[in-house]
Amino acid sequence: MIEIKNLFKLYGTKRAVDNISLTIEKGDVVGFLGPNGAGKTTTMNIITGYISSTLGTVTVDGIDISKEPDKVKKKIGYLPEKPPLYLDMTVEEYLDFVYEIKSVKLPKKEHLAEIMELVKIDDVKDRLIKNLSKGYRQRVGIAQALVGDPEILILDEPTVGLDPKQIKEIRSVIAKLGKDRTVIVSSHILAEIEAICKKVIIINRGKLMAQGTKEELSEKLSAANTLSVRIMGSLPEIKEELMKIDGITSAEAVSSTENGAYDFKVTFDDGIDVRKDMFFALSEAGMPILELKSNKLTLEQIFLKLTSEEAFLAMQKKQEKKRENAIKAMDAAKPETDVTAEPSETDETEEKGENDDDRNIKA
Ligand SMILES: Nc1ncnc2c1ncn2[C@@H]1O[C@H](COP(=O)(O)OP(=O)(O)OP(=O)(O)O)[C@@H](O)[C@H]1O
Repeated sequence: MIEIKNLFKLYGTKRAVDNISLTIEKGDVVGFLGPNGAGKTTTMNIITGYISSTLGTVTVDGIDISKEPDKVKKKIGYLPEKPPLYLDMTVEEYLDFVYEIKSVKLPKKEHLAEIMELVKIDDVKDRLIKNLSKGYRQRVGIAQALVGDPEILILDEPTVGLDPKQIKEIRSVIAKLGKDRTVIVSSHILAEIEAICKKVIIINRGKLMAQGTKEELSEKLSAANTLSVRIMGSLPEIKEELMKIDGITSAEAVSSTENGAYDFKVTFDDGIDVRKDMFFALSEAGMPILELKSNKLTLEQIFLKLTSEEAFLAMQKKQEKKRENAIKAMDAAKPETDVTAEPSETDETEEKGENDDDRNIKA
């Protein structure tokens, strides 16, 4: 399990990662989705121990990356955005080299052969990397991440710059790898994440905007408990019929559409499915339903909604409020000032910066 707690990365005054906390369970195939510059690479570089955080912790199976980086690195295979390939080596020489620098203990010949078969590069193992196509180079990049058989794979934009056929092939390699490993894939392309990942983490300008399965996000972000329905009939009568149905709390006409039909936004009580009753009631009243849709969002709509300026400002406001409340709570908990007293536990916690907010970041 990977646990990220209150993670920050500052470059000067810029918050590349801005108070991100999340958990990735063992075996999850997770997509890191965000527009360019959202902070995906920075977060991944911190998880892999490639760069340090400004504040916050990352633990893998309870081991802190900043305290025991070598232990954590052994658990992670990383494909950076630009794979670290030595172009003048053959594929096999390169994997042999990676095996040595990672000090892997598994039987070399079998281990490397297994990897080459898995990512389908055994047919080019004697070719110089510089003579390979981009798709094959990317597979070699994935192969180097697999050396040492890490339980976690982190792939930064694994299909960027590939043609559609190569993209398909790399996706199927990733799907295979995700069967018995935790895989984190970053991308700014929605279709990529949708095709590969079961769970999605959306980040924007360093902030975690949402996480969950596609369905969970849709559920959370959709206009809850509403239906859009197009009904034929007279407006006041439709409204009257709708309001007679058990569970419906409001019915507002939003526009008149085809001849004699109206679009309604219908709101109903939590946990009640009013569609069947609505169908029978309106049918009996001679008011046919021409269209009916629940207001669930697609992943694309969710992405656009969460990466908008308004969403960013709303999240910023929420975090500021949380921070103010945390400071107020701490002030309220502080004992009366006593110059002769020993430092209290509260003071120690403050110095360590262990509270759930970003008050230590001044930028
Ligand atoms: N070494 C650095 N020095 C200064 N700013 C940096 C550095 N690395 C990243 N940044 C900035 O931090 C922000 C997040 O960058 P990051 O590369 O993590 O984003 P990303 O989501 O991976 O985007 P992309 O898909 O374009 O790679 C960007 O605004 C970037 O310019």
